[in-house]
Amino acid sequence: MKTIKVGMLGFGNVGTGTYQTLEMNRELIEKHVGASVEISKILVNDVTKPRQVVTPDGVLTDNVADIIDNPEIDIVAEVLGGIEPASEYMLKALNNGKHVVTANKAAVAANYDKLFKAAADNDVSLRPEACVAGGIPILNAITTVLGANKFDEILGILNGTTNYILTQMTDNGLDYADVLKDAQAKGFAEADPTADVEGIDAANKLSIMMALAFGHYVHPDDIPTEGISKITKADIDKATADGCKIKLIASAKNEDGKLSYSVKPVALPTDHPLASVSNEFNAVFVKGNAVGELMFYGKGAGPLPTGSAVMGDILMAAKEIAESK
Ligand SMILES: NC(=O)C1=CN([C@@H]2O[C@H](COP(=O)(O)OP(=O)(O)OC[C@H]3O[C@@H](n4cnc5c(N)ncnc54)[C@H](OP(=O)(O)O)[C@@H]3O)[C@@H](O)[C@H]2O)C=CC1
Ligand SMILES: N[C@@H](CC=O)C(=O)O
Repeated sequence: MKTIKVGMLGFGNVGTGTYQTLEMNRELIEKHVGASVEISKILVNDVTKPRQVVTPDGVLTDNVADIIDNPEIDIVAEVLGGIEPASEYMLKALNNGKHVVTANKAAVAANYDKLFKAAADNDVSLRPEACVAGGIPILNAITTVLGANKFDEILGILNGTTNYILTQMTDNGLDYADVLKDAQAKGFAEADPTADVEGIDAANKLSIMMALAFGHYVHPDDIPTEGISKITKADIDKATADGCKIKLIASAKNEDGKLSYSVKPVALPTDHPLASVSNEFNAVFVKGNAVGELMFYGKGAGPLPTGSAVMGDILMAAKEIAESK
């Protein structure tokens, strides 16, 4: 059986979850692909750091050229985080004819056109499923089985860390700073959690979703964005007294080509469908002109749910390669 080799950039929360997903479900993944799949090289900062998962000798490297310039590697999975050097590495990999899978919404939202153009120019795929809402397969749904729709609206809870913080503050009266630390320990938060709590991460995700659903790219800096860092216990208590729950809501509307969009905390009545989305769970509501209203729900952050999305995109790229040979 042919072996398709994957080079992974990053072996933190998501890289580890991706590796574990392949180890856990190798037999069924390889059956779907019709070839064996091997994560043969992984880029890290420090090859000597103790890891949760032990890899065979020679897999870890601190030299990115071992992956992006390696002719044996067909697919690059980028799970480093940050806009640079991640964007530069993805562009080099695409220009070297490799398929790229990524969970890095900051890089994709900042360099959307450049990355997709490089993929098209080199006749390879760029697969960003894990960038939006962790394990929820929203991007592949929009671009494949829902592709016959014109979308009018996207609305949702797109950040697991802030939803976890708001849920724990509301339901258990916990302190903002303590819950943020807990979200970091559970592998939900960004390396710099400012992106989570200030709404920047949700704006990055909304930018990617708008580009794919509406065919219109808006830079995340141009999305009016307010996070949850100023939400106090008094705000939470007032919302509770009013029969509401505060949620960080990302929303976009497309009214006859006129777009409106924002990320901001909203007090939702407790009987609103998004009010019962708790902890690291996300929910995404989309409205298409043929299908009508749809709601997607699942874990929006964490190593294994996100690893599932990264591995799903690797599986599809590997299948494309296996079928083309
Ligand atoms: N955590 C989550 O739930 C989700 C995260 N994402 C996205 O996935 C990506 C990864 O997140 P996460 O796994 O949490 O991040 P981590 O900080 O846990 O892991 C980052 C990994 O990348 C390596 N790394 C970072 N920069 C470099 C560099 N310049 N050169 C070499 N290695 C580098 C680190 O190496 P070392 O280990 O040696 O330090 C580490 O292994 C981010 O883009 C994030 O936004 C998307 C969805 C959910
Ligand atoms: N930090 C992000 C991780 C997933 O995208 C979040 O909390 O949602």
